Amino acid sequence: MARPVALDTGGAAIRCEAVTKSFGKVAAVASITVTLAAGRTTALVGPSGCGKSTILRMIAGLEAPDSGTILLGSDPPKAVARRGGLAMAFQDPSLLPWRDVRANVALGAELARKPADAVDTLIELVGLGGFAGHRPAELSGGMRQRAAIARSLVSAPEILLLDEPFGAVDAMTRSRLNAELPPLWRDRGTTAVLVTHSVEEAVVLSDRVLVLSDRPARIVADIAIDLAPDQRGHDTQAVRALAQDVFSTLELKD
Ligand SMILES: Nc1ncnc2c1ncn2[C@@H]1O[C@H](COP(=O)(O)OP(=O)(O)OP(=O)(O)O)[C@@H](O)[C@H]1O
Repeated sequence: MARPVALDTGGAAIRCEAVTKSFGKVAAVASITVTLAAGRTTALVGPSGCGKSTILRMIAGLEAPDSGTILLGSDPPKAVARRGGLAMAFQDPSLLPWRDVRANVALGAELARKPADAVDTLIELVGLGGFAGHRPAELSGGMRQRAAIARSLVSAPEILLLDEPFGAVDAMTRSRLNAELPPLWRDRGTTAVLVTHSVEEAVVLSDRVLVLSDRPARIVADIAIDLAPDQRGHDTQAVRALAQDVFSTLELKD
C-alpha cells in the first residue's frame, strides 16, 4: 500500500458571476453564476458539446470569458495559475515527449515550486510503478492519462481541474482510481471541478453535480451528493439512486 502523500494545501472557493463565452457565432456558455465551495468536489455533466470544457478552461484561465468574472478565492485564475495554485489533467494529456514518466510527474511540482517528494508514491498509486523511466511515446493513451493525473496531484493544488481524466482508462483501473485518488485531494482541502460523461462517476467522485443544458450551457439542476466514504462505490444502492436523480434531470434539461 502506498504511503500517504504528505503535502498540504488550503482550497479556495470558485466564484463564477454571469460568465458568458462564444466562439464566433457559436454561443458556448449562456450565463453561469455559481459558487463552488472551498474544499469540495463538483462535477459538471451535460450533453456532448454543451460547453463543459469551455467552463473548465475559463476556470483554468486558459480562455477569457466574454463577460462576467471568475475568481478563485479572491484572485483571477491566471494569478492563481502563476503562483502554482492550480493544476489540471485534461482528456488529451500534454506530457513532455522527451521526459520520462517520473520527470513529467515531477514537472507538476517544479511548475508550482513545491517539493517533489510524492512523485514515486503517486506513480505507484496510478499504477505506473514499472513505467517511471518510460517516455510518453512508449505508453498507451490510458497510461498517459494516468501520468497526467499524477502530475496534477503532485503539487497539492488549491484548485484541481479534471476534464474526462479517466476517459481512456480501462474500466477496472478506472474503478480503482475512482476509489483511491479522491482522498488525495479531499483530505488536503483541494477544491476540485471535474467533467465526466459518466453520471455514475460524477456521483462517486463529487459532493455536488451541476447538470448543464444543451449549448449554450446554463445550469439546469444542482444536485447535492451527500454520501459517506463507504457509500462511494460504483455498485452501492445510494450511488445508483443519486445517478438516477441526475439522469432524470438530464432528460428534462430543456
Ligand atoms: N477554441 C474553440 N474555438 C471554436 N469553437 C470552440 C472552441 N472551443 C470550444 N468550441 C465550441 O464550443 C462548444 C462547446 O465546446 P466544449 O468543448 O466546451 O463542449 P463539451 O461540453 O466539453 O463537449 P464534450 O462533452 O463533447 O467534450 C462546441 O460547439 C465547440 O465546437
